[in-house]
Formats: sequence, structure tokens, C-alpha cells
Amino acid sequence: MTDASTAHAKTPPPPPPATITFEGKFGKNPLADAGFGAMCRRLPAVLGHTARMAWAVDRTGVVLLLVCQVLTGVAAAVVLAFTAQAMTHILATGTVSERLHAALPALIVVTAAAAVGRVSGALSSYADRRITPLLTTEADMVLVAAVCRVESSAYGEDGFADRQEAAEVGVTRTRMMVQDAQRFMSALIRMVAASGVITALHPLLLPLLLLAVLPAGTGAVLSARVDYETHYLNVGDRNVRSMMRWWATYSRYGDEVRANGMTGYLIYWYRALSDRIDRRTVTAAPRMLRIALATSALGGIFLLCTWATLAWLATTGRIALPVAATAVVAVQTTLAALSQCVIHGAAMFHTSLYLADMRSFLDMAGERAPKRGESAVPERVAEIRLDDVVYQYPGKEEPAVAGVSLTLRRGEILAVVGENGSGKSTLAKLITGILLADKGRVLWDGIDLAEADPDALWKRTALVPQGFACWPLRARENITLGQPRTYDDGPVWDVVDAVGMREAIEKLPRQLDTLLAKELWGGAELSGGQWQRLVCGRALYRRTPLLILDEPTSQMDARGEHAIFLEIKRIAAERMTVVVTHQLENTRLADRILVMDKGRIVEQGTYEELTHAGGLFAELVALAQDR
Ligand SMILES: Nc1ncnc2c1ncn2[C@@H]1O[C@H](COP(=O)(O)OP(=O)(O)OP(=O)(O)O)[C@@H](O)[C@H]1O
Repeated sequence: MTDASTAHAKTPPPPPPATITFEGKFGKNPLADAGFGAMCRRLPAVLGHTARMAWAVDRTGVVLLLVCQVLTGVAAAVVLAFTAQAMTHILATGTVSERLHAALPALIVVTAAAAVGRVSGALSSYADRRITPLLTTEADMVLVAAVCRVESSAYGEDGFADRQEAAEVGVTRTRMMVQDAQRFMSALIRMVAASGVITALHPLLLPLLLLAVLPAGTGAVLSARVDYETHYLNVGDRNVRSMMRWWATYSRYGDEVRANGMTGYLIYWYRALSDRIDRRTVTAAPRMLRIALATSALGGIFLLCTWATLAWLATTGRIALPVAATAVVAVQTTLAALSQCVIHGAAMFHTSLYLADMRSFLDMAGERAPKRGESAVPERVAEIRLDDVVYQYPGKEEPAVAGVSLTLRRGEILAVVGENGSGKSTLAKLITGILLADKGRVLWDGIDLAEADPDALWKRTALVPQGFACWPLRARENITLGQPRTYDDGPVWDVVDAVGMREAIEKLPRQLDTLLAKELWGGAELSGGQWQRLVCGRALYRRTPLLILDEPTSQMDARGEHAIFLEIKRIAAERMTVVVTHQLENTRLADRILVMDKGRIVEQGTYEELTHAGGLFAELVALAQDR
């Protein structure tokens, strides 16, 4: 063996983060798949959806926003038209007071319209501040609910997590949508009004102005495309980076990170991945610059043509001098309105690209929501039967469960044992209907789980998974989570007693009301075994016809383990109990033991029968005793 410290000088530099390349259907850049035109055609539907969402969350706000937008636009148009009128009077012949007198009505209208414009502008900002938080929360809620509802097998699909990450960006961009849309609308109204005024002055001016801003619009759309392409190239890396960020900084894993000397590598890894993301982003900058320079130059040339045309019209007497002066103001205003329209239009387009990602993920998640059927599972289940059940995880070459048949009856305790990777947890997931069999059937009292309503089914199941969650909630909620609320803590204390946690809970600063998250202010922390006891308590509290415990006591002391198994036996008559375990001694309590190997049941019987059968079980028992 080499001493790590002496070998240090010779060791190669740490490996950089793995490059993630997805070959799955959803790992590809949608721009490459669908083409830019096709994505643009989707945008009206995306915008329509966002508008409907806004309407659903705050109708008053939306009406206020629309009215104020129209008012702001109309006010701007009135200001422009009447400024032009006032200018004509001011620049006409006559004494100063005569000219001012003639221009006065128009100036009063300009002042009033400007005031209306300001007030409605302020009100539309108010409406935006009302709608945007609700809209963002709604989008977020829809996303969270959609992910919580997909079939569990969807998590294993290529690119599912990446599409989710892209959708999360869509949620954050929702915040900008109302503002983008609001600015675009008011610029559009201003533009229409200004176009009317400028066309009235001379029909040649508007097409020239349109030409002057068109390059800017094209530039903004092209830049949006480059930005989005870069964003998409980075989705996979960003997803992994945010996962690693959580793992590296989560206090629960802090001891492992420190005592195993992982800090340096994790920081190096994080930096290396961030650099890779930055490199891609920075590579886009020269492309953006080229687009900006080319479109600005083209826009400048067209603008020069506009001014030259105006000068030519004035010098050749084709338009009167006061009209030419008005035209100067009108050109400036129209140009500003047109530019705003183009810029905000492009911003809306940009935001919609991200919203389209959110939409397509929601569609994808919707397609993966359970569509199993309506059959209801009875409240008291007498029998669960598996008929030649096969299940293979996506991307795996071998089935995890390869043709299992078994019958489980009420009152029975079944232990499932076998070496790592033999398919025990997968079998548990098939029995509970978390996974649906690829072949064969799982029947609860004759009802095929492929046709049963999953929500109704999962009211009848309680599962202690191998990797359980330590919810940052109060102790009480950690037990009652998933059950309707009761006003009486009696049943909660009953399971606390059953799992031997009374003393530990009573010592907490606020007993059942204590927040179990040491990282949160006022929170407390339990030990690993105490957490496991609580999680068993959560499953026992449910009192369901099926109780499945996957390695329930791996972190518990002998007293805790004894208490749990005593309780399992005490309540066994009313339900079917499945215990997956590597502690072979614990299988003594089972009525029947299944021994799994490579996804198949290779032996079954009682503890006594199997220890004398000379098979895999006897071998595992002998290995456990050979210390
Ligand atoms: N989510 C998953 N995606 C892909 N493959 C999986 C997944 N979960 C398990 N597998 C694979 O399925 C096989 C069976 O795994 P399973 O977790 O059922 O085994 P197990 O008997 O419970 O193992 P252990 O004793 O280690 O808990 C293994 O080869 C494993 O790699």
C-alpha cells in the first residue's frame, strides 16, 4: 500500500469534472432540433399561455395594466401630434404673442396628455409589481407540482434533469415577462401614433425610418439567439454544478467533506466547471460584438439617408420650412418609439425562448404523469399477487427484477434478503406501484396496479425507503407528513413510544413542535439512528394495509431495533408487511423469507428451513457469523 502523503509528489493532477454529453432525446439543443423558425412559431402559444396565467392570478391587475398601457400609448401619441401642431404655429409667420396664442390650445393638450401619460405609467408599474410576483410563484408552483407528479421512472430518463434545469430558468425569466410585454406594448402604441404623424408630414419618411431601426431589431434577435444557444450548451454543466454546490455546502455532509480532506478537490472541481461554463459564455461575446457592429453600421447608414432625404425635401421646397422643423422632432420621436418597439420586442422574444423551455418541460412532465386508470384499491386488502414480474431500468442492459411471482396475504410478514444489487428495493417499488412492471402484473385483490388510481393506491401504502428524507419540518410533521391533520397528539405519541423516541422528543426544546433542522434558526438535530426511528414512526403512523420497510434499522442500536420489530409483529395481523434487510438475524420474525439473486427469487422458506437448505441464505448466514 502507498502512503498517500509520500506519494503526493508523484500523483497526477486531480481529474477535471466529467464532460457531460447526452445522447438521449432530450439532451439536445432544441435550436438544433427544431430550427429557429419553428421555435419562433411556438412563441405566440407560449405568450398566450403566460397571458392566461397572468389573467388567472390577478384579473384586476391585468385589466389595470392593459388600460394603463393603452392610456400611456395614446397620451404619447397625443403629445406628439399636438407638439407637431404647436410647432407649426410657433414657426409660422406673425408676432411672437400671436404665434404663442395660436399654439396655446395645442400646448395645453400636450401638458394634459403628458400628465395622463405619467399617471398611467406609474399605475402600470404598480400593476406590474402586483402581477409579477404572483405570476412567478404560479409558474414555480406549476413546475414543482409537475415534477412531484411524474412517474418515478421519468427521473431516470436521459436529459430529464437538464430539461428541468432549463425550465427553472424559465420560471426566473417569468419575472421579466410582464415588464417586457408592458414596455413592448407602450412602445408599439407610441410607434403607431408617431408613424401616423410622420406619414402625414411626408410619406417617404416612415419607410426610411423603418429601415433605420430594422438592423437594430435584427441585431437584437440574433444576439438573443446566440445568448440562448450559449445558455443551452451550458444547461447540463449548470445542472451538475448546482447539484454539487448543494452537496458540497449542505451542513449534513460537512463532516464527511472535512474529515476526508475533500474540501480542496471540491473547490477545485467547482472552479473548473464554472470556468468551463464561463469559457462558453465568453466565446459568445465576439459574436455578439460582430452582430452589434454590423447592425449599428447598417442602421446608421439608413438613418443618414433619412436625414439627407429630409434636407433634400426642405431645400428643394417640397416641404415648407415649419413642416421640416416639425419633421425633425417627429423623426426623433418616431425613431425613439421604433427603437423601443424593436428592443422590447426582441427582449420579449428572448424571454419567450426561456418560457418555451418551461412550457416544453411541463408538456414533457404532463406526458409522464401517471395515466394508469381509475380502479380503486379496497380499504382492506387481503392479497397482493405478482405474476412473472419483470422490470428493467432505462438504459440498463439487464432487468433489475427478472420474472418474480409471489403471493402475499394479510397478516403475513415477508422478509426479502439478497446481496447488493439483487433487486430487493426494486421489488419493493413494484409491490407499492411506484414502478410499473414492464412485463407481468402486480395485483392487489385482483386489481392490476397498471390500471389502479395511483393516489388511491398510495393511501394504502407506507414505505420506509433505504435513503429516507430528514424533512426540515417540526417533529410532529415528520411523523404525520402525508396524513390528514388531527387535533389530538395522542396517536403521534403512540408511535413515538413504539419506536422508543419519547425521551428524545421530550428533551427537545419544544418537544413535538421543535423544528428538526439544525441549520435553521431555532432548529434541533437528531442522531442518525434517531432519525431512522422517526422515519419508521412515520410509516407506522399511517396504519395502511401494506407496510414496506427497506433496511429500516441499519443505523439503530439494539434497543431501537428490538422496539421496531416488536411493534411490527404487534400490528402484523391487520396488514401485509415486507422487510428488506441485510441483518439476517432479523428475518427470524418473518413468516417467510425470499432470497433474491440477479433479480430472481432463488430460495424461499422460514429461517429454520433456509439455514439448513445449504443454499445462498445458509451461505450468507455463515458469512455473517464468520468474524
Ligand atoms: N434508479 C435506478 N436507475 C437505474 N438502475 C437502478 C436504479 N436503482 C437500482 N438500479 C439497478 O437495479 C439493480 C437492482 O437494484 P436494487 O436497488 O433493487 O438492489 P438491492 O437488492 O436493493 O441492493 P442493495 O442491497 O444494495 O440495496 C442494480 O443493478 C442497480 O444498479
